[in-house]
Amino acid sequence: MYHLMKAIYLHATSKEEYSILVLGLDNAGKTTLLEQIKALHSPHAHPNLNTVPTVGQNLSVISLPDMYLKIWDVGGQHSLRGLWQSYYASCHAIVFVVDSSDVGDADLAKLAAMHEGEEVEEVDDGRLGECRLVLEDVLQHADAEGVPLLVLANKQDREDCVEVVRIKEGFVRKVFEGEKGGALRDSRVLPCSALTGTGVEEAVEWLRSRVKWNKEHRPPSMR
Ligand SMILES: Nc1nc2c(ncn2[C@@H]2O[C@H](COP(=O)(O)OP(=O)(O)OP(=O)(O)O)[C@@H](O)[C@H]2O)c(=O)[nH]1
Ligand SMILES: [Mg+2]
Repeated sequence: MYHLMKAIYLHATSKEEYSILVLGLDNAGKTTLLEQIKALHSPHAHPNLNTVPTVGQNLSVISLPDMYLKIWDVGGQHSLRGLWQSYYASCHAIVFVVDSSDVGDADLAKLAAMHEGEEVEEVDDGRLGECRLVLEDVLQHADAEGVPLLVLANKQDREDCVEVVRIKEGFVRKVFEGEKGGALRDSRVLPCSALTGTGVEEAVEWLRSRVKWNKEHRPPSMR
């Protein structure tokens, strides 16, 4: 009887747990994003916005009404990117954070033309080209197959940022159209400012719904 009661109690009090992997180039705003997510979901917490470059990883678990989200923020410096792949097999969604103010002087229409093979004069695409290579590398890894992908066009509070639609057209669409990013997966591009918190809740909500939708392919653990 005790064991039955215990099993019923555990069933009633446990929740599904999903892992979210936050990736992106160094300085994109991943740790700031994690701080905002933590603060939004713990009533008395204040986000620590004085981040330093992450060497290794940060981990936080947030509790939503119907699930836990275990969020892994890993360092984006070049030398640390080799570690990312060890997280792919066990994650339920990937967030790729882009610094929308670090795209150089590029006219994105020109950039798009360039990717389509048209002759255009040399353009400075800031770190968008690097972003593209790095994201393609993530998506073509076998362990990341089918994992929902949220691209966050971060730093939308900055005057020199480019709009989300331009990140979508000049970068994300190209990744998906290219042969390396082609596999079918649930994906979305959303604007946000990790610094002010704008758009952070919407990002969490998208993740919540998509990991649930994909749970047959990537089942959660119980906690
Ligand atoms: N204006 C603005 N600055 C931001 C935003 N998000 C992050 N930053 C700033 O960008 C810098 C880098 O932020 P981090 O969150 O440490 O970047 P990261 O992606 O974790 O970097 P690594 O750990 O090196 O991979 C910090 O100075 C942040 O304050 C944003 O939405 N708007
Ligand atoms: Mg960091």
